[in-house]
Amino acid sequence: MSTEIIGVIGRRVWDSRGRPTVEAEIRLSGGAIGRAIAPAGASTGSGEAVDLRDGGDAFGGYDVTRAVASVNGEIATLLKGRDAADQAGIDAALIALDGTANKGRLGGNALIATSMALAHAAAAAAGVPLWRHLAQGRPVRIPVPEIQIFGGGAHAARRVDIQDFMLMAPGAASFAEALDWTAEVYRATGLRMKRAGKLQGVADEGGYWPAFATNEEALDELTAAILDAGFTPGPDIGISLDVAASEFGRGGRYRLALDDSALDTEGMIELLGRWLTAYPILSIEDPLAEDDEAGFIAFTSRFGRTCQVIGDDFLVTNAARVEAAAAAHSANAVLVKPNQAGTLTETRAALDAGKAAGFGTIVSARSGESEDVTICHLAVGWDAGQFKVGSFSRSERMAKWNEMLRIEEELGRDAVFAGHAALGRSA
Ligand SMILES: C=C(OP(=O)(O)O)C(=O)O
Ligand SMILES: [Mg+2]
Repeated sequence: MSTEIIGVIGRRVWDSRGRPTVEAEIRLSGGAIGRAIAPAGASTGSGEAVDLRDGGDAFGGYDVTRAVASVNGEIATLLKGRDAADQAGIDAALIALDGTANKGRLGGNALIATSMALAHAAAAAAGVPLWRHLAQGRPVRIPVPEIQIFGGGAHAARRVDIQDFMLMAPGAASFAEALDWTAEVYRATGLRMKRAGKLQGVADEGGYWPAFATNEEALDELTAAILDAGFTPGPDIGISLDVAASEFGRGGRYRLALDDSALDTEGMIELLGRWLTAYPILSIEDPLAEDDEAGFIAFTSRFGRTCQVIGDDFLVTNAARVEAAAAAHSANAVLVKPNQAGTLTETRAALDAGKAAGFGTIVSARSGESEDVTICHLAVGWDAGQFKVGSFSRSERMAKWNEMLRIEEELGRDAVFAGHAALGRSA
């Protein structure tokens, strides 16, 4: 089927936080169509591609008129007549067309929607699911999910300091079983909160909105819920945290609102170290702020052999930063978010840099999402090994978990669950 691009459409659609976002649609001469929607973060790293928003509009600067116009204007002109199968060539042309270091002229949101729509169009033209198109015959695994139980930080009006209290079940036999186990803990958690009169609704990614007095209370409740659901907390099913420390730390000072404490880097590392001793924690993301490389190095050297240490705001899906982190031993895993990079080619490069360094690699959604399931296909097709989407109970998240179940079913007896080996550990 011919893969010449004959149409490029930018469209204003809506995300899960009630904010406008960008959809790109690419039409090929052979009849194939690819479509993708840009997500949006709330706790963003300063090194991310710019999510271009209008200034001074009725939505308080949330609108995407300019980013949609980028797709319908300059990007459409650039792409028409080109071959959709040339993902790397077109991504390079998009980067050059934007011409800025942070994709702030055309908008990282316009570029990532286009780049992902292009991959969908090429896969549709080839008549295969996107994950298979991306794998190009290489072996793949079904990733271990990181599933949120409590949301905090920037996703729950700072009700607790820590942004994500998640569950990981690398000991499950399959993705389907990992979801089964986690759903049982999720429901057990809800029951505990209801009984204690602490059920207050859900946070941005669908986890319970926690009415807790301390961060430790969330850890206690999660550990108790794992037990309530009939599991033994430990390596097979345990806790994963996204501290998102850039939200409350800068210049080596960390201000935890719940504990009413101001900690320096060493104090922050000691606090997390106490949690690692007291709770079944398998993975910690952004334990220190994005500007605290020395803190990341100290934390990874102390705990990286037994705990996964993920850089998100710290590495912003940037291959050069991942390579530098590998050289400095400042993390042992990288979170991969396509819209932090701005094109699929750059996203893939960051993931490949992580793999080359022996890092764990986690393809991740953003806190502002839609029904778009592209990241499921990236996680499988690029064999990331881990996958972070948020919680149950919000359909933009369930769309991804359910798509992954379909992919696992499609692979049938060939499906390999990534399991324990997928987690990053320092040598
Ligand atoms: C998914 C996250 O949140 P956001 O999209 O707000 O950055 C994260 O910090 O890992
Ligand atoms: Mg994060």
